[in-house]
Amino acid sequence: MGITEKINEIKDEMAKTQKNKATNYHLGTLKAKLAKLRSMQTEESKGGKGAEGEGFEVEKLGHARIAMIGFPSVGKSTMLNVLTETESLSAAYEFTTLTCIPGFIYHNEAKLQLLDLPGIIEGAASGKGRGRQVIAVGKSSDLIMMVLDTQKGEEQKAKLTLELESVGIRLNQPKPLITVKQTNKGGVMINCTVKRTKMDDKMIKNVLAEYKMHNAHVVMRGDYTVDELIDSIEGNRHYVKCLYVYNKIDTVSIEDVDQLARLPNTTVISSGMKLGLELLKERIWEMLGLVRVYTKKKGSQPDLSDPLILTKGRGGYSVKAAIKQIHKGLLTNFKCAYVWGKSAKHSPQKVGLIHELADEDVLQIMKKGN
Ligand SMILES: Nc1nc2c(ncn2[C@@H]2O[C@H](COP(=O)(O)OP(=O)(O)OP(=O)(O)O)[C@@H](O)[C@H]2O)c(=O)[nH]1
Ligand SMILES: [K+]
Ligand SMILES: [Mg+2]
Repeated sequence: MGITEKINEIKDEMAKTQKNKATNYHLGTLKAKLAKLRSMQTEESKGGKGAEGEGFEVEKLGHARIAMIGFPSVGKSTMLNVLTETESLSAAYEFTTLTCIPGFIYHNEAKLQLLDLPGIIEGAASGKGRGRQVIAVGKSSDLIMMVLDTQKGEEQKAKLTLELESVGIRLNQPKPLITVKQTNKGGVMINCTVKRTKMDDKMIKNVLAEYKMHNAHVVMRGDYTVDELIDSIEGNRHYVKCLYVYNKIDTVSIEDVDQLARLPNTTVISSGMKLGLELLKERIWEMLGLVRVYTKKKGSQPDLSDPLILTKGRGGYSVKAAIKQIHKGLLTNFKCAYVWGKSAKHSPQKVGLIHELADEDVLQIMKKGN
């Protein structure tokens, strides 16, 4: 039996098993078995196709990367056309877009790479169509925009989420603070810093046993689920922010639009009618968590036209990260810095390299010897 058949067999068994206290442990073990098989499947596909199976080889440019993922004909290419200078063919038939097409959104002096991608379908993750490649691009992005068709039901969101989850992408979830260290003897030791309500000792031991870990030290800094435990053991998960974008709001009633707009991490637009695009860019900015820092020289006004753009993923928000962007050599001559703005306790605040800057701060760097 191949891996895919084994996966389907376990999925069937999980679907058949009623959720209750008695079956809980069995379900936990099945989840671990499924995770193991999926890892094997991912490894297998890597070995078979090599690097070409991974994404579309589009260079990462700009301050952040945003990938549009959605079913066919939800309006991804139309969005690229109205948000960037780049043209991507849009049409009423499915699978109009066959490759990855990058464009740039310019917002708040930052340059954001927006990727138009082929539509994906159910089963994309297990190798149907270009789905695998599309999903690989999702992993390399700072933000996934899940593009949804307002006319279609809520299940499109659940289906896409499942596809992404099955290859290890976790949307809008914090990385669980769990460590599992294998030991030589002493059985499974569990320490948890908070009251556990979602997993008992037996559940944890069952899952570890599935990974042949009979002696281990587990430390959990939160009340985590069995899925989060498995994620920690498997490793290699991608924790990515996701903005849900409902497109084609021109096709439904105001009441329906209003309801959708209230959902968390959600924004509503019509690319066709160019509605909601400014708000969309604001939401993208918020979720990317980019920080603009204006630099100034002693005795002059800050330069407001050309800020440094700091990102959480690529270097962080520290004064050190800001200086590195200006010129690495500056670090050796660094004496101190003055900061005006939201991150400063008083204005200006004298700070060192580890000070964390906030959006729209002004930074003045003092060099040794002056
Ligand atoms: N009514 C309406 N139609 C739209 C809107 N945005 C896109 N469309 C239409 O939806 C159809 C599909 O648009 P595309 O931009 O090609 O969709 P896509 O998601 O890129 O499709 P694939 O590349 O095939 O996956 C086209 O006929 C568009 O004109 C919108 O906001 N409102
Ligand atoms: K289309
Ligand atoms: Mg398209």
